Amino acid sequence: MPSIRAPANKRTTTLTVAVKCRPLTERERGRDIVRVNDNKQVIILDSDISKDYIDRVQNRTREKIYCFDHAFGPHCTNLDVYKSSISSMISGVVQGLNATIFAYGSTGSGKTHTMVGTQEDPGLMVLSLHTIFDLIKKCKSSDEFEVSCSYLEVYNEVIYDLLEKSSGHLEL
Ligand SMILES: Nc1ncnc2c1ncn2[C@@H]1O[C@H](COP(=O)(O)OP(=O)(O)OP(=O)(O)O)[C@@H](O)[C@H]1O
Repeated sequence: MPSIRAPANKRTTTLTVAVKCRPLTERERGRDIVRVNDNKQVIILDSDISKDYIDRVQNRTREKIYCFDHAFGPHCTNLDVYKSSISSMISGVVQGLNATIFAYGSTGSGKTHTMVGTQEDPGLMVLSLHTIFDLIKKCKSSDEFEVSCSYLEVYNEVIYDLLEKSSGHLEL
């Protein structure tokens, strides 16, 4: 059985963390305190207008800066996210390597939008599947491919099958 290795021209890394800051909803207007800088930094602005006098006169801020492998602002599409942080791992998958992309965030943070997307802005699962099937179609070897999909949600440490909503929660 041939051994499977990462493609030689691919940068191998164990973990990449990307953050996507979705546009604010109507209800959130006025709490516009997130900025993305340089495609890598997320800046949470100091929203405290009632801060201590001494902080104000000394121009002290409680602004926080967080750095990630990739950071995407509200105008970025799912395709932008896909191109810069995911597409390179898909060719490895077609060669038999394992890869996991998972979305993490609180309720309403945009996980479904990012993974599934819409007709106009297809999500990462849709874009990945298109690439996988394109690569399989173009593959000139006699290899046979078997593609299977599952779509799971982990919520409060319970696993749900989102393709079979009536299935209740799954066991580990
Ligand atoms: N990049 C985006 N552009 C436009 N709207 C977005 C974007 N990301 C999220 N939204 C909108 O924000 C709302 C919440 O997003 P979504 O349903 O994807 O969150 P979620 O993290 O999957 O939530 P839950 O955990 O409750 O299922 C939706 O109305 C969605 O359309």
